Amino acid sequence: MDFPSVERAVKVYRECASAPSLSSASLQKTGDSVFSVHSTWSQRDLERECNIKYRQTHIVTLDSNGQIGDVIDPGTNTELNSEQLVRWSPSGKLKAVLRKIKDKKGDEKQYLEVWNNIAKIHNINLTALDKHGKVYEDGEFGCLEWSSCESQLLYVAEKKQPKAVSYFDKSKEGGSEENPETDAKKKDPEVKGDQFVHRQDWGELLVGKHSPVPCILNLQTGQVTIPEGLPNDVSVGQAIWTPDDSGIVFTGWENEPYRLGLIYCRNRRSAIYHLDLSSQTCNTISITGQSVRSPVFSPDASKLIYIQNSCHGPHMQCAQLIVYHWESKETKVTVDIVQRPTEGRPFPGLYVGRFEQQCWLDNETILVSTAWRSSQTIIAINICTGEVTRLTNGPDFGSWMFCDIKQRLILACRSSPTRSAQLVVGVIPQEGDISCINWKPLHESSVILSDVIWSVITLKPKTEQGSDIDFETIILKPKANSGSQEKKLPLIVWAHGGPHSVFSTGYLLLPGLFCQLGFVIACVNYRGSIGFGQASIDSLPGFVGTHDVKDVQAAAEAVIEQGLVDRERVAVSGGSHGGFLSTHMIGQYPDFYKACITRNPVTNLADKLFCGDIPDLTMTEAGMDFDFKIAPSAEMYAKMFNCSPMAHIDKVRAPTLLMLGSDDLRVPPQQGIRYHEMLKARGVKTRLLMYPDNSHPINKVDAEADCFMNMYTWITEHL
Ligand SMILES: CSCC[C@H](NC(C)=O)C(=O)N[C@@H](C)C(=O)N[C@@H](CO)C(=O)O
Repeated sequence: MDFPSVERAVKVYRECASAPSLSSASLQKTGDSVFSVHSTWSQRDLERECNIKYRQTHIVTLDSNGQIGDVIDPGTNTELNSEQLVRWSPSGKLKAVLRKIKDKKGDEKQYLEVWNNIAKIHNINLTALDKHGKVYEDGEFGCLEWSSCESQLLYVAEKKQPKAVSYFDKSKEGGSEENPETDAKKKDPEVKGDQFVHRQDWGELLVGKHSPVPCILNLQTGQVTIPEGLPNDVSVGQAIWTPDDSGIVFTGWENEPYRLGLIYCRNRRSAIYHLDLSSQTCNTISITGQSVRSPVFSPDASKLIYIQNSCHGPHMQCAQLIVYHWESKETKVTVDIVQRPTEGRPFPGLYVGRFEQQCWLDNETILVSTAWRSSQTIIAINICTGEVTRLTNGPDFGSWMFCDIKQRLILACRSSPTRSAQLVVGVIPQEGDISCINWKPLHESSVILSDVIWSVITLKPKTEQGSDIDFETIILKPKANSGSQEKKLPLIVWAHGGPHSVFSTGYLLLPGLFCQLGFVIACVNYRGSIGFGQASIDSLPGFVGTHDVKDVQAAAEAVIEQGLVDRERVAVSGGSHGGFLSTHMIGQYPDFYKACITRNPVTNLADKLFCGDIPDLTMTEAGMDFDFKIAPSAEMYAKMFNCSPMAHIDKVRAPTLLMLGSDDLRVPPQQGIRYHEMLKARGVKTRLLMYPDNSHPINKVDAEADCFMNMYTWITEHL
């Protein structure tokens, strides 16, 4: 087949990869019926080979009826690469900024700044204060919270460790003759012999993050204090003030007996704590033996909500919404786990990482984004009744992310497989159906794939077990060819990772790129994906390598049956568990797939058990209960090997391209290297690309672009 040229592929990549992705967006009331929208975006810069960050501001006015009036784009795009966290104060008059700057010697320093509407009014060099290590800015632990009196800032940072010195460091022998006592007092505590003690961190994408503690900056004094009374052996994150600033509430993850990788894993044992700053007493609010996260107070401070799910089993699960009445301490499950959604009760349950801090429409209603089958949608939850109302469900945009709410003005971000991110505002009706929102865009999507159409098909599994659980596939096809029969197109079948994650009908860069270049794409949300009920998730552990494989195959055959695709030119792709599946497909259906492209694939669960940062996933997905002291039996190893792609290596014929991140702690590169070597030893065509300084996602701008071009040339060479 004459595929588009490499030059065309480069051009298409430059266009599609230029789409900015939203990092954060907030509303500020700047006058009667006047609001400013501040949004922070991340965009690939292929020339500078980095992701640039920039801020955009829009002005939104409400008319006399309280509906959206004007939307003004002052065109103020400002690049801001040193900002790590930004948080507006409750009054909206001040803005706190955590900034990372390299000094003249190239050393990184972190500053906490406070700006008013005229200038910077506070500037604290946190590094120089030396009260703690690096401030956390990540999505798991990070936080930056104003006290209600706007005189203090709360954040989390690495706990300061005693200085480790050598037994043989002469400068440490005894104090000075003049003042042996004062010298000893003046210095920070030092420990001999600890220079090389292994300090375990929280794994993939959280390297060097060991023991975060809450830190309080007093803006009047410029001093930072670490509260006393913290629980031992707990990593603190997501800290917020109690409504009267008398204490803090935070999520604490257990460090013992050892940490397991935290990112992409919402099943780590944790608790919600309340620390009273004056009495230094710390109590747990949540029940023990769970995985909890994202504490948020109601506007009237009467209620605290947080998310809860089991700390055993799958890494992503359907969660509960818990309401904790602050005064009475009464705790209530206000939204429970959904096992099987039905036509009558289609709500599939809650699949939420963290609430937005401003998620309250009023003291009884919260707004949250959650997976709803193959869509990301915004729902309103009445936390007294548990009633769920879906606010977004139109045919044009499949992915909606809630950003902020002020009074009844809601800010959201939406996209689809053919349209990149677009900020929209709307007014939630005071009366009647709150889902009747007239959304108004603040700008046009920067990328619109006008020659691609997308759809979602629902499939019933063919296997006897779990057959009452359906699954979905997102299909992208070139518009030019959508109805015609004369030219059959090549197909790429894509499996997502996780395995408990999901393809959402939002902007999908790689599928959109390949569709632009003449391929039909099938993104398979196989059984076990989130957003379809807990029963679907629970149906996969113990059946990885069979149920997920059969669902991917069923999706491929369903697309072929639609008549658009040349069944002799089918390729398979996927990363991580998606790589597990793509290497399974070429082993179990060796004549069906003519090429395989895979990123950081899991190829041997048995081998993976003792490498990588989440050994528990290996056992869970192989259908075994994980225990921190586990020493697997020979039978357990056999079971993990037999459900792995390596068990099918002798049948593989498809030319296979592997792309590995050298720093990947989630799926260590050895998994891909060994699979590559096994193929070479069997004379199967294979190519391995190793990306230095890249980890599990391989998302450094140069590496990502190189991956795409190698994927394109590999597939076009072999289809
Ligand atoms: C033993 S690691 C199993 C694979 C891994 N699972 C977790 C819980 O990390 C995995 O599949 N990770 C996915 C989050 C993943 O990489 N998914 C994406 C890429 O980010 C994908 O390509 O689907």
